[in-house]
Amino acid sequence: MSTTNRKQEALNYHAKGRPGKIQVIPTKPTNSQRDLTMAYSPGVAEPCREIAKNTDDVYKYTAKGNLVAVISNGTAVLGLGNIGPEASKPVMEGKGLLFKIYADIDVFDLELDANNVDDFVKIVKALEPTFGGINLEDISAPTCFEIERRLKAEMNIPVMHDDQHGTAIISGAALMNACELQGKKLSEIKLVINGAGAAAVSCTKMYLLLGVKKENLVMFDIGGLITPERIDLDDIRLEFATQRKDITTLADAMKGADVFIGLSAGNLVNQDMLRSMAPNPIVFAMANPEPEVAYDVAIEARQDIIMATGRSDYPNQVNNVLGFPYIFRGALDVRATAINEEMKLAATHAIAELAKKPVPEAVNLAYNAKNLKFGHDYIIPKPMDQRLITEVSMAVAKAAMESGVARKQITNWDAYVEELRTRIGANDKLMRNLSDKAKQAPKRVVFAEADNYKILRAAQIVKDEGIAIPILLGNVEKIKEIIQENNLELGNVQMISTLIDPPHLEEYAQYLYEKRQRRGITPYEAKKLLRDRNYYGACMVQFGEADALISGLTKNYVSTVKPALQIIGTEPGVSKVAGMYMMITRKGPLFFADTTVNVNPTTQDLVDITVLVERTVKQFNVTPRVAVLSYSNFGSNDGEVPEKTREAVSILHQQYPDMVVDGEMQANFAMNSDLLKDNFPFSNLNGKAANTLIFPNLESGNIAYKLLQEVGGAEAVGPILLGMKKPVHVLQLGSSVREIVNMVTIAVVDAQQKEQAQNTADYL
Ligand SMILES: NC(=O)C1=CN([C@@H]2O[C@H](COP(=O)(O)OP(=O)(O)OC[C@H]3O[C@@H](n4cnc5c(N)ncnc54)[C@H](OP(=O)(O)O)[C@@H]3O)[C@@H](O)[C@H]2O)C=CC1
Ligand SMILES: CC(=O)C(=O)O
Ligand SMILES: [Mg+2]
Repeated sequence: MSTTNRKQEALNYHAKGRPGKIQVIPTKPTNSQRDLTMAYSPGVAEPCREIAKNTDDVYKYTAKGNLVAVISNGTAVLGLGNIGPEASKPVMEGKGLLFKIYADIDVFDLELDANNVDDFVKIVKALEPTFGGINLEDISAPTCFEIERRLKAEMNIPVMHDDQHGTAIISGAALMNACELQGKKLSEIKLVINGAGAAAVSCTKMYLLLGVKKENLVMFDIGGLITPERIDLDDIRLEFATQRKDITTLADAMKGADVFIGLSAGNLVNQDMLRSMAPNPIVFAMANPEPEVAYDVAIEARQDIIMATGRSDYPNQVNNVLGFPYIFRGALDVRATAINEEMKLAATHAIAELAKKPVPEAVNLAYNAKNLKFGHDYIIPKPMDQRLITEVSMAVAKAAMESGVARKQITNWDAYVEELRTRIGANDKLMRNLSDKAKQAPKRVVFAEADNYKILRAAQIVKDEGIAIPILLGNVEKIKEIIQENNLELGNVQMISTLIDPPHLEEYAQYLYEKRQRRGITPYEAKKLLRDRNYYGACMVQFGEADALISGLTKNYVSTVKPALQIIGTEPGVSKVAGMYMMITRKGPLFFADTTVNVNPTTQDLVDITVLVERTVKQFNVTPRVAVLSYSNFGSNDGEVPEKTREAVSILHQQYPDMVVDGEMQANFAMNSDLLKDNFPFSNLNGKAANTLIFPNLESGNIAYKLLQEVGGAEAVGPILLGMKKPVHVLQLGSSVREIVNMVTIAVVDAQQKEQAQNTADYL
């Protein structure tokens, strides 16, 4: 994209629709007169009175505890310089947006027309009743140091100048990891630091804490090398003055240096300077938006370089966005009075360690990457890594408690982790529980479409995580090619081509022939059918050569399910299989059925589907509350659908008196316990919203789950095939790697449960 187009696109992004990037959204109901009497006069007087009696109650009755002020005077906006408070507003709104999406912290951005320290401090101090924390941003040095020092001393809520400490935390983590990868010791590296402002001074102090030696670094500002002889500098910068007499310019300093840290302005470093650095150099060109040297320019100059910038469009984004949301999250959650050195160091180590852990597939997908791994192009985590909130915020909160600045103690860390995940909509607790369960006894899963990158990637993940033992069916040559091209490590996994003399062919063909001989299958045709991997895979499961079958990524549903039904069949007592989706929503999991198989279920089909679904939900350790849905509520309408759903509920009530099920009802009553209680107090959903929805037909089930997925942002796991004698699970056409991994996990848990049921039956 040309520079002009990019500029226009950025301007349009900010101007289109409602100008700017943020808005305020009420958190309480405002639909009725009654709601408004609570939200405003007279109801609002009650919390006012309570807070007047006990100031601390402001955290109980208002948003203060989750509200951070992002405050700037626009004197050092990114690397754009002193462009004034109004011009800084897009950046401050941007910080607010990042606080919200990454850590669910609400932000008011405040751009102050206040350049001297006294004015600035006076205004910010007066804001203490409103905010739970203060994030200072883009205020130039040296005033920023004095402003932060005074505010920290005079305020009783956490205050942090992000450009100083956010950047120090992130670049400290990145430096530790880069040194490890380049085989350098922090105590020995020679550093050139370009910039002597807010970020540079604070980052340098952090590096000293991490083990860098002061005598091994030199610092430059716009006036050149910082030396004791300079008379234009304050003590803060003179602290980093070098005694070296052999250098004057940046080019001199770069010769033989191990590390270049840029926190100054764009395009100040050239390729010759980079070539003059020591072997395996580390370059963090962090000026925004233009780094001191462009990423491409740097990696063209040196192959042995570890190169990072502050930008999101290249590998290794060393940017304080990895820090400030989570540091404040941890600090707010223990109501810390400050953000101290212990908390900053804890965050630094948590970020550095996270980079060394296996990268979740969701992160690979978000960055269109195939296999992110700790290394030259991945020295710190990616901003979209949802593990940051748990790892960093938890480390910060713990450090606050241990260092005595927490006014609130967290005692249940597991619950805290769940709370953090829920905040960012990553409440996949159920899926994680299932994954843990699968790992306790991994099963052999045969993949019928293994000559496909997504399947192989999923096979790699489930193998590495100990969820399953994959068996790969397909063109073995092609499978090996894909494995090699993508650096997958599946070399020792069993691979079978159904076309080239596969094992047990005679046995499987004989079985298929015997089962289908009265349906037109000859011995020859049975053998021919087994070339189809869905037939062969189903036979493997039937004969115990595999524990579960996964297929359907590239074929339609029927061509996958039909062979499984012919070879394996349904479990005893079940005449029809059904399909269920587990919808992972912000409010927790919901189960939808039948979304896949039965086009227009009869009353008895609805009963059977409900029984299958209810049992499966229980197997997932969730207590099912089932609503049988219609467009009618408890007899309010006549017609085919209300009548069959009403009748199904009546049968369920008679035959399964312990089942929590009700209907027929409309979806809004099923999902809203207040509505249900107010209007149908007799309903036996126990005063709670339903979590399991039985739809009257395939259209409604299918439409509902797809709408929730697309508009409601829910993740759909499924279709989970219910009622098969042995585990066969069918992927949605074009499923993502994550969806395939989820289905394999379900298949393994299904296999475990079927095995357990079989063992119990054998024992009895
Ligand atoms: N990646 C990240 O996460 C972050 C990046 N940054 C970036 O770092 C830069 C500095 O920010 P910040 O510290 O807040 O701003 P400051 O204004 O406090 O500091 C800027 C510093 O850069 C120096 N400088 C400017 N031009 C040159 C030059 N040509 N040669 C040498 N030094 C120069 C200034 O020198 P003097 O003191 O003489 O004026 C000053 O010391 C910005 O580009 C900003 O975007 C900042 C925070 C986080
Ligand atoms: C990232 C940031 O805070 C800056 O460039 O100023
Ligand atoms: Mg900044």
